[in-house]
Amino acid sequence: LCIMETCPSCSVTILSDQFSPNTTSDVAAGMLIPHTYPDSPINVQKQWFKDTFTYLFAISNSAEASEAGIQLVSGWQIFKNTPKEELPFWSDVVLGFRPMSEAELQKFPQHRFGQAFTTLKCDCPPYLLWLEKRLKATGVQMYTRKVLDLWELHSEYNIVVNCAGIGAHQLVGDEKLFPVRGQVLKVNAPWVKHFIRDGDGLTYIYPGINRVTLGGTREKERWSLDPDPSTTKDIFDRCCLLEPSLQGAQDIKVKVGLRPSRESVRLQREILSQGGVKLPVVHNYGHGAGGFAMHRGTAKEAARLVRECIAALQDSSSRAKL
Ligand SMILES: Cc1cc2nc3c(=O)[nH]c(=O)nc-3n(C[C@H](O)[C@H](O)[C@H](O)COP(=O)(O)OP(=O)(O)OC[C@H]3O[C@@H](n4cnc5c(N)ncnc54)[C@H](O)[C@@H]3O)c2cc1C
Ligand SMILES: O=C([O-])CC(=O)C(=O)O
Repeated sequence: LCIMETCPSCSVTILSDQFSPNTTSDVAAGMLIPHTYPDSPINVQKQWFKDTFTYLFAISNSAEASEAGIQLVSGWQIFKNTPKEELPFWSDVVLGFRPMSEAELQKFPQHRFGQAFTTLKCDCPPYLLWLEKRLKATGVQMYTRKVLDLWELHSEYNIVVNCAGIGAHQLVGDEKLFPVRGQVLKVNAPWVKHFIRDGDGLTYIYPGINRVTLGGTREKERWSLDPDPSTTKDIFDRCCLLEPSLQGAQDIKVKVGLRPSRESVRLQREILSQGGVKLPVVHNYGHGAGGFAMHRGTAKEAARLVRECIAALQDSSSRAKL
């Protein structure tokens, strides 16, 4: 979508071996609470988050909000001990960030410190469908196809944008990319309106427009997509400790996804070349646990890189004509 917005004369085709609802993005909780990428400058991460927050905030304030699955949600991030960083880099992007009051903390006897704020949440499958609808309306073609090697696309396309998520491990052999397996439960508990996140990042309760997401797990380098029943019970018990009313939750569905993790998002241009033929590639993958929190900001940057590739192609073709 960002490419179509920045370069409306481009013709864009999406190739993917899986579409919604069978992607990692369909599993995500879709909360806008950033995770830090150790190897990306904080000011850059803050800009990606700001761009994403601003974009989704506008949707949440529009009549599209419910179809797009976007809503504002208020709640608490709680800590057993005061964290080193009391003011995270994103604290002035979310709304109304403040320390929790004593009265709020009384709800969590095992925790001593907390942050209260309002952020945005995407219900991921409806949001992905909403994006797909907008893509189709701009004339973008979508085909189911597994790409084995980016080079196989050189005779059909001028520029390739690689957004393969964890699939980039195989597609471009990126050894720096690894899965962090996550299991979550999607439950019916419409009385839960506030989010609760344990600051250790393991346990969270995120109410969305339709369902509440209960999490979670972080298992580095584990590739299995099979739900683990003992983990399901463990997640449920941990969440009930924080919000005992969840004992009454109904219709529990279990989902597993592989976070495409890296020390930094790979957001860069590369020129592939074989026998004098060149194929410009823009990589945009490796969003780890923050693909929703950062998606619009990183997509805007990827679209800017595509524009640079177009300018370079135009430049070399006009030189060839001289
Ligand atoms: C349990 C869990 C909870 C999460 N919660 C949050 C959260 O609250 N907030 C947040 O910001 N993030 C969250 N995330 C992280 C988020 O899900 C990811 O960062 C994001 O989904 C990555 O998006 P992506 O588009 O890069 O990858 P994907 O959604 O995996 O999309 C990649 C696409 O590329 C296709 N593809 C891959 N390889 C090929 C190939 N060779 N040929 C053709 N097509 C290919 C795939 O089929 C897929 O359609 C969570 C993740 C998990 C697992
Ligand atoms: O940590 C969270 O709050 C949710 C999330 O992004 C994940 O599980 O990856």
